[in-house]
Amino acid sequence: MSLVSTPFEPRATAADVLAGVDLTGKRMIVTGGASGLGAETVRALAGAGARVTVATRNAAHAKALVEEFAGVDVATLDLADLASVRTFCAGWEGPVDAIVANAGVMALPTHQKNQQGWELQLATNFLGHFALITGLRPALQAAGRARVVMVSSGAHLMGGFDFDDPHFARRPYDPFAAYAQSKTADVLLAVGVSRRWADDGIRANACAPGFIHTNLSRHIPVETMQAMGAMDTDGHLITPDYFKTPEQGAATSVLLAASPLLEGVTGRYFEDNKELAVVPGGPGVTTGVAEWAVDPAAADRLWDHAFPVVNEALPDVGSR
Ligand SMILES: NC(=O)c1ccc[n+]([C@@H]2O[C@H](COP(=O)([O-])OP(=O)(O)OC[C@H]3O[C@@H](n4cnc5c(N)ncnc54)[C@H](O)[C@@H]3O)[C@@H](O)[C@H]2O)c1
Repeated sequence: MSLVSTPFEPRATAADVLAGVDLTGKRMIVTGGASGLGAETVRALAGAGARVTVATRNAAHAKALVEEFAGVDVATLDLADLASVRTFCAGWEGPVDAIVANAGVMALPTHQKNQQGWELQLATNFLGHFALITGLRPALQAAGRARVVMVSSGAHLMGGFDFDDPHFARRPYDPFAAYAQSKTADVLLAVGVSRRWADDGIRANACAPGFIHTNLSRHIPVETMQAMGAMDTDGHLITPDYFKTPEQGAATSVLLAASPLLEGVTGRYFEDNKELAVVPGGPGVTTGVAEWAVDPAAADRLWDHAFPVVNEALPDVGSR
């Protein structure tokens, strides 16, 4: 099977990717859409005519986007709180053509858990999105050819999903291992959706945006930022050549959410506007998608692991 490519350069912007694409009549949700890459994702989709709901913990943060585009609205969503996800899903009306699962938190310095006892990066980056997507399955089905976009990270190459100890009960908590695990889980969720919901016309893919200065890095230690060449010794941000702008970082997300070039493509992993090859993963591997993130058996196992938790929290919402 050959890798999916597109005419777009790695540094194309989200607006470039959607040039000439008319999304009038499409309804889309962008989680974490009030800041960083999410805000640029919203701008590009709304700029192409889609009606976009910014799903965010603090609606006030989306004020500028709502004022900028007539087609942008805002709804409250805290992915770390399944009751909040339930309220969001219960309040949703009509079809949804694309969900961009963009919200995320990285390298939380302390070991925190959500109400269900899930480690908080996994709870936010994966479980909340799993609940949202399964809760909105009828809305995805109703759209016809709906798309799910899991915004993962090249950090998933650092580690797979530890089914024996996903919440760091028996191993020491490691902020980066927890982030890597959550981002592997995001790719596995795209694989799971692509395997289970293909008959509904629902397509799901994952992507990595690249490196972009956003609020995401606020928990990264100064020494790590300096080693990346992204901060000087005085603590000022530097932008190395390998970094992208937020507009460029959102390009692959909107490609997967809305480009006609991706019609029918499902269960794949993209970066820089093209599909990446499967690689072993592990220390020193910096590009590609790790075998452990696209393993169908792991995708099924993760689905079965998370489903009872979500089903208990959202018993009356959606269908799976
Ligand atoms: N910036 C990068 O270099 C980079 C690299 C790889 C992957 N990513 C991924 O891109 C995505 C977007 O990140 P970003 O760089 O724009 O960072 P960001 O911090 O600007 O955006 C993340 C968004 O997620 C929201 N969020 C966090 N916890 C939430 C919760 N419990 N409920 C609802 N929303 C919540 C935040 O409020 C914020 O709006 C993330 O999934 C991140 O893992 C970013």
